[in-house]
Amino acid sequence: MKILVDENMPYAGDLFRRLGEVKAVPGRPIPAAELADADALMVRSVTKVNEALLSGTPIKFVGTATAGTDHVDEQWLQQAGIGFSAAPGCNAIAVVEYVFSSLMLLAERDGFDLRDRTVGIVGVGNVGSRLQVRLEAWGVKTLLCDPPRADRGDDGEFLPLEDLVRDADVLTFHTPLFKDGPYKSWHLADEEVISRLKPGTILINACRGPVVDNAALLRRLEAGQPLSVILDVWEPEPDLDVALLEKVDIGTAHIAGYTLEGKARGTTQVFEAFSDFIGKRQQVALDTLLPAPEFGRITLHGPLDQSILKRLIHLVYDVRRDDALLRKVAGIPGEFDKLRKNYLERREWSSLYVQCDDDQAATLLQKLGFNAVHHPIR
Ligand SMILES: NC(=O)C1=CN([C@@H]2O[C@H](COP(=O)(O)OP(=O)(O)OC[C@H]3O[C@@H](n4cnc5c(N)ncnc54)[C@H](O)[C@@H]3O)[C@@H](O)[C@H]2O)C=CC1
Ligand SMILES: O=C(O)C(=O)[C@H](O)COP(=O)(O)O
Repeated sequence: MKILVDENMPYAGDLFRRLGEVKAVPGRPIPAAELADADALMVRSVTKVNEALLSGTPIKFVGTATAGTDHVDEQWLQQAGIGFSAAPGCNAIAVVEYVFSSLMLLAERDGFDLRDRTVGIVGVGNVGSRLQVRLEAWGVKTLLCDPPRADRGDDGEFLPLEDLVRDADVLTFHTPLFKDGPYKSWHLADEEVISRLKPGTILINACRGPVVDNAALLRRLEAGQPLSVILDVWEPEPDLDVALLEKVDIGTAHIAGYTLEGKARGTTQVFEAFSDFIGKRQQVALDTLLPAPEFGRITLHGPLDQSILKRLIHLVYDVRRDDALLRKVAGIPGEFDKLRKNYLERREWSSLYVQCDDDQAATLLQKLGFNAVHHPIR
């Protein structure tokens, strides 16, 4: 059995080799000749998976090691009898930590306490709900918008987008990209929505570029609308508008989900799904794959305040490094994808063991996702 895997899928070789012959290939585009004799295809978000790619090939299963699935024509796969699995939630923690890293940066730069701000979360799924939990653990008020969940009658107070636009100081988007249908999210933040944002609002898009109308956003910023903007995703990718990048406060190359843990979870989730599909069910413990982190252990004296939390967060991951890397190469063909391919190792907060002599600091850090313990420190 021949299994094609995207070359940007850590641990894929080691895992899929247990099931067959593995060939690592570029994802944008997948070399058509490799598909001619392959049985399974494991992709990332850069590969459009549809009839044009797979018709006439022997592919029987497609896995995407991503949360988003807008690059996959699931309906066609189903009618073609091709098995499919995504990796829901695999990188949700990474995106949450990206958002925190960015907000802590702006809080320090602009001199505000995040706990005095209200954060509007649009899309309260794997990312949005984890973001809500961590923000609330830190004492930040959140407002939630998720029409599909509201329509399903899920617990929680779900508000219309207009309410978040009116009342939130931070508006952060975490929806899938739906180009049409009842929950269309294409240009959810269109020119009208953007123009209604309060002065000083922080606008974040870490889901899919076209959820925010990039041309309209640039027009509003050029017209002097006072916003802070954090964009991890762009319309279009990889050829983002450099003029927009120059106007945003933080701009990165679609890497919000790129922790080692997030990528490893993505790979293991599709590996487990494929092993199940072929009737050779296998499970993988994530910690058997991951190396020791660069910073493994730290001691913290006294209580936790925003400045200390900011330093802890940025010890594990400081978004400025990715912002600087993108600004250096933006506009040069091929460089956006190169940044993503050669992404520097990044870990999740849980990789940092924090020994605290303050009981409350330890409890709070645990709630925020650090591996914290309360222990007297000599
Ligand atoms: N920048 C990056 O590296 C990453 C980006 N993503 C993107 O973020 C999206 C969200 O990720 P997850 O939370 O894991 O997905 P998820 O599927 O768990 O949650 C999405 C939520 O959005 C809600 N939703 C759908 N349409 C909506 C609309 N029109 N308005 C408001 N809410 C709506 C859904 O009901 C659901 O609760 C993914 O679909 C993916 O496109 C995900 C991971 C990494
Ligand atoms: O999981 C998703 O959805 C994402 O957006 C991924 O983080 C994107 O990573 P690639 O699949 O494009 O490497």
